[in-house]
Amino acid sequence: MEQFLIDNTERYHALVAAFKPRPADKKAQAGENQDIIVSTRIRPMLTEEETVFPASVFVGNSASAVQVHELKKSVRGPAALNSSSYTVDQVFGPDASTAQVYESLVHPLVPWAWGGGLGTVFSYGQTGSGKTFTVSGLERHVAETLMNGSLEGERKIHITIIELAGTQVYDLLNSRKQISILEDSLSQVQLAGAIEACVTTKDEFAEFIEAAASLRRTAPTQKNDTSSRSHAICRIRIQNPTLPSAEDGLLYLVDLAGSEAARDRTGHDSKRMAEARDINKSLSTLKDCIRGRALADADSTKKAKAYVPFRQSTLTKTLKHVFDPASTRICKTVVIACVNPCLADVKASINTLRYAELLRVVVPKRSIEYNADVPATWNNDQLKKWIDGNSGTPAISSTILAPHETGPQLLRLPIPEFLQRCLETADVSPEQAQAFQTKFWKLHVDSQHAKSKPSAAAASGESGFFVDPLMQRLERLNCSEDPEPGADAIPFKQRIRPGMVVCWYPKKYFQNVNWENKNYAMILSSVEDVGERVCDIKGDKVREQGGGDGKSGKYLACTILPAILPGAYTLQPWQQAVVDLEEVESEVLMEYDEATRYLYMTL
Ligand SMILES: Nc1ncnc2c1ncn2[C@@H]1O[C@H](COP(=O)(O)OP(=O)(O)OP(=O)(O)O)[C@@H](O)[C@H]1O
Repeated sequence: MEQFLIDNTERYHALVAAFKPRPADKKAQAGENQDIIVSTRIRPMLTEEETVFPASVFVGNSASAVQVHELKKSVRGPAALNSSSYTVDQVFGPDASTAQVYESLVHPLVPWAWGGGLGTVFSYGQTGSGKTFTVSGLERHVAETLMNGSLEGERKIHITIIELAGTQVYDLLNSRKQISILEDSLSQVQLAGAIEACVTTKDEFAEFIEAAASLRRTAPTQKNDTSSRSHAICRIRIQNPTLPSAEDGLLYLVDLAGSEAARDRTGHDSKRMAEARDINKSLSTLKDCIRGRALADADSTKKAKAYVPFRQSTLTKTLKHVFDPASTRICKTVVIACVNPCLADVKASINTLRYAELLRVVVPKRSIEYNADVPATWNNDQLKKWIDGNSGTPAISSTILAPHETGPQLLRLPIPEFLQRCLETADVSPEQAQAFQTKFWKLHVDSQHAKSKPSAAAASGESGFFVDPLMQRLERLNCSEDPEPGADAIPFKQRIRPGMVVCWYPKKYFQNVNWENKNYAMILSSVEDVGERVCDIKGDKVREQGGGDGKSGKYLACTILPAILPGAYTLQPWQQAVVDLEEVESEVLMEYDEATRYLYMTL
């Protein structure tokens, strides 16, 4: 075949020069999907290629079209041109630099992960198409953005670099030591045994990346002498020390193993053939997972039922939280389909472009009608008005929290970023920020189930429905707020009562234990009011800790601990401690959510 191409090079050039492209396919470009961008990067021809073969893959007649030409043998007559066009979200030609690719595709993911979001970049393509070249360049740019001080606030950056070869996983920051991918009891995927390096400078970052690259398993293939026959995953975990309980930002840069066309596999031994089959299978599962998650996200009503086969390969199992439709975290994904433009490799390039097209899930644009109870329908003005009226005291600045965002955009903001923005308003406490985030999120969740519930107007009696006063009171008793009218005018230490939740720094109480953090507790009774035998969490008699006159200011309380869901808490009824009002900072309002059976902070 290669000789046929060489013999017909002149004819090929003449046919390409005479080729008239069809107008861009508007239908294929319609709609948008803000969570996944599928792009193509056409690498330059290498010197050894361009001296023999012409190029066959070009940027098409729009920034999102790729034009491919093939030369076909004809049964009768001269060779013919077979042209096809593929649509992705963005195409980068051979002259585009990695810096340009970074600026357009990956740069937006860095502040997103800095704010607590989840982002993933995949480079996909045939062996020798420029995947490693692209990902290693992008890693350097990410390091620069993370470390150059341009992003606001303090963060701790941790990196892990692993390699997946078949079902084996190796730690590239620890001499290729074998590690395991495990799912813990909270369904979180853990890279058990992998080293996580804390990086503080751009150079340190680059050294780790370099060390990992040199360790990557290589074996000769027909296409590329240093071809990597494994997937490499660089995980960057971004921790915000000012929000210790918030989820960390995560950015994954994944350099996928090269997909090999069957033609390139001739001459491989059986081990290498099996290896190639495994790689192609994992890439196929990856495609199903990316598509499955995008389809699930595009239609939230079908999300719970969506099937995404992330357990079918080690690669997708490792990236479970990216694909799991049950995950509440939004993941922004960038796929870069790398293409070698050489005419001799056009079949493999077409396969790559077909794969890329399949990953595009186009979400139709819908017009949204405003509904005061549904945050997903609010524009920026409606959202700001709601924030101003519902964020408690002091009111959280709506211009800081949502300078340009609409309701749907604020719902998609990573929770740590949401909290951080709330805290930028003077005198807003972390509890108020958390409570307000929960209130906003709950309103959204309730609006999804609104059909089965009476409207807010009906519940408040505005619509003329009879509302039972006892039912109304019971509803208020789902919250730790003092139900008696005017209670909030009295300082909280003067109205301590069973069920009140307080924020407590038990430094004196846990003198010998390093428990300096803020804690929450629910008051049960004054220490003088309990039976003689009652002991606290430390095993000390409770009554003996009071002064006996009922004026000690000490109360028996049960502890409240963070639950597995972000922002949720559980009451520990039998872990009782003695709370001294001297160590209590403030009253905290918590409400019980029947659906999740957890406590959440409220305003
Ligand atoms: N945009 C580019 N500009 C210049 N050279 C490039 C570019 N992309 C790739 N190359 C060169 O092409 C060759 C193959 O690239 P690379 O090793 O990144 O391919 P790969 O897809 O990672 O291959 P494999 O799957 O076998 O690992 C390298 O010599 C690389 O330097």
